[in-house]
Amino acid sequence: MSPFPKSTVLGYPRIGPRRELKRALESYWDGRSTRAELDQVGAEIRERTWRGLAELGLEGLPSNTFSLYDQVLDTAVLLGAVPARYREADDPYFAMARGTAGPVTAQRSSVSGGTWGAKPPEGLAPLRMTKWFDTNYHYIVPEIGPETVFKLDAGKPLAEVREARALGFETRPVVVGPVTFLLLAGALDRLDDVLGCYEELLSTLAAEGVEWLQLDEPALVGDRTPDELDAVATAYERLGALGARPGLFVASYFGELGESLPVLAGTPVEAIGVDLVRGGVPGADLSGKIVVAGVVSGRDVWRTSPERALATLGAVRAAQVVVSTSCSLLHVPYDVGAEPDLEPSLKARLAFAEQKVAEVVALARAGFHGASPVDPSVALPGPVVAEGRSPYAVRAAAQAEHLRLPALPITTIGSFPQTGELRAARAALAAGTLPESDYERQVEAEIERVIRVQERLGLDVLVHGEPERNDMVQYFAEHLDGFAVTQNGWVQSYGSRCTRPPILHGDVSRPAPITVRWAAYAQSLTGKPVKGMLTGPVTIVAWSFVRDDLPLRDVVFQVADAVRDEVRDLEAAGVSIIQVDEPALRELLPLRRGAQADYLEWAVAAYRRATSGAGDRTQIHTHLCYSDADQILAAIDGLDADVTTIESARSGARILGAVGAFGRGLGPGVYDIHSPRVPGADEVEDLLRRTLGVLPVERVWVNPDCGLKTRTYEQVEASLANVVTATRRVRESLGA
Ligand SMILES: CN1c2c(nc(N)[nH]c2=O)NC[C@@H]1CNc1ccc(C(=O)N[C@@H](CCC(=O)N[C@@H](CCC(=O)N[C@@H](CCC(=O)O)C(=O)O)C(=O)O)C(=O)O)cc1
Ligand SMILES: N[C@@H](CCS)C(=O)O
Ligand SMILES: [Zn+2]
Repeated sequence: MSPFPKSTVLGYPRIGPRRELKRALESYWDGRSTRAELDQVGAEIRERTWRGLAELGLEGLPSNTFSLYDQVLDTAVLLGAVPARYREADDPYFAMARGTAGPVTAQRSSVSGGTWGAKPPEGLAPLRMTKWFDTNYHYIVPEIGPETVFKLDAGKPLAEVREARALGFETRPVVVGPVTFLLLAGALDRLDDVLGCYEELLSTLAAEGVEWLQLDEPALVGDRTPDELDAVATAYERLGALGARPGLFVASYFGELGESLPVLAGTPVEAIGVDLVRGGVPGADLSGKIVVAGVVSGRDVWRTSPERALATLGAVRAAQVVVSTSCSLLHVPYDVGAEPDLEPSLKARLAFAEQKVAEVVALARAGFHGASPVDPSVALPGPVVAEGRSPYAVRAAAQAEHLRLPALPITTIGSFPQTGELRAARAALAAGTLPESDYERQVEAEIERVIRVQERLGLDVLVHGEPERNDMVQYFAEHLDGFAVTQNGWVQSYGSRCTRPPILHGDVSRPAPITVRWAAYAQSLTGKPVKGMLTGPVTIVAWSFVRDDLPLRDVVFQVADAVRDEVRDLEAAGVSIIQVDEPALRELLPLRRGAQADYLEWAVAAYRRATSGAGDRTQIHTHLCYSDADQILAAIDGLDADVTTIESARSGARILGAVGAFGRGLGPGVYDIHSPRVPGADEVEDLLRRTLGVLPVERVWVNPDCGLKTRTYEQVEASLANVVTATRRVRESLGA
């Protein structure tokens, strides 16, 4: 076993500095290019990454951190956990990720294009997708049942090792570890079986001459039961006992290992990765281990304080201390250098992936001995002040009188398809080649189109479609003081989809109304109610890179005040339903139970503050998605929204029973908008009837499970037409 390199990173962005992978994927999905062309783009991104890291002076280069869609899905494929129904698809990998439209050879799928007709034959639904721990990255949930037969397919990591070697680089493959993989799949009882595959992987890599393997175990930073800790011990005792194998580097991140650390330290693994940005210097005796010390944050965009990092590194007691990032750099953009328009004083405070690698290298070269860690000097948070509206019964009566909606009101979550024309127009506006007045006319024309589509389909509560928004967070950040936005700071959210998280660097305030003119315009076009559409304070903050000199809760309260100003102005402009989305409420939940209650208290208080200015007859909606909402049901209830729309289609409607206790309006999503697949009227009807088995009809709303911006009009119109048909059938049978 060769020595561990002195510096490394746990992973790197893979979408490409100019989102080359996004374009290649969407072109392949649209049938405009071949799999070979897609693979070529992947190879170019990997080569560029390895060369770039080596040129920056990084010693330990990772491989197999590239993925065409998702690293958890890659691990499922590695272990042979491909459910039988996907095996005959044209491309089983993307069928699992995105579903298929119908007979597997007949049609191609499409995120960006409209190549699936309005009436596709029955296809395969994709596997479930959900949030990766407390990040805005989404992974594909492996589906493992008693029938799953694990069988190693090491093709991908082996190919990447060989590909790097051909370029002159020795690399350390990275794979999701067995405990995290099985916990994410809800199948820890299959540990014995998957360990057989991991053993075979280790032998295969050893035969290939691979010196180190990184097994990612972020699940170990959460609260783990004694049985789960036993699984950690079993897994790494067994893998460690293997004769010919690479060195084992178990990487934890997103928090402190806590009770998992002594367990891991008691196994034969040679190296342990610890997140020293979110966690403290390990107290356990690691003198026999290599500690890969994550002192450069992979979760923010701020420069690392060299003094603080060196002091932390110097305090770690271990056989060797390797300088690293706190997690993969997947969660930050590529390069601050690609941002010519950022204020120089702000730019000087920033480090994206490339700058963070340079920091790791500089720290490793600086040397560090025997210092003690510096305390972070963050201000203490202010008190939480709970605010509220009138009791629900009072509001509900006022709203029923004012809105006069039918039973099972049909609505959508806000966005309609973002067309290529709109994106091109926004790009031209930014480049100064399209006058603002022309852009605004285009947005108005799109709003009118969206309103007419909804009227024609027979929806009850309309939306303006959000055509003016590049993103539900970035758009607000662009209109609030205290934020900066980037031109190229893309971060992968799922598959080919990316966001440019804004940078919240100062005190936040709202200089002028943001959405009012578009909402008022939309309402002027129709007699039906149009929902105003805002993003909530927790979500705006969760999906931004946030200043680290104030407690998070104080930052969220500043944003809540700005949202409250907007709610009041919308109401004053005659908007009678206002949706304040909080899809990230669950995402910021601390991974350790001990810190969760405090977070939920202030997050709920911030939402209530943002909506507390609304009068009784103004109906407040909220929306959550990807939430695994089970853990935060009480908090969702605490938001006190008049109507809550929530993802349930992709998670099999299991949430319904749990939210049955809510005493207010509820819109469980009746179909999954993340797949291009159009749901049939029968399946929507079936879901609605099952919903009505759990919830009283007066409380049920009918809506998709998230916004429609990633779909085409063809898909949206076909899907919503089926939703309307299904709802009308149910209404008729109820005599409603
Ligand atoms: C609801 N979700 C969101 C999350 N996080 C957010 N910040 N926003 C969200 O909506 N997290 C959870 C979920 C799921 N996540 C996503 C994330 C991203 C998308 C998505 O569709 N992203 C788009 C990019 C959106 C955007 O910023 N668009 C801009 C720029 C468009 C563009 O690419 N322009 C071209 C030039 C124009 C042209 O000629 O076409 C360019 O720059 O090259 C805009 O509209 O102006 C994506 O495509 O990835 C969905 C769900
Ligand atoms: N109103 C937003 C919510 C997405 S989570 C939309 O419809 O896109
Ligand atoms: Zn959503």
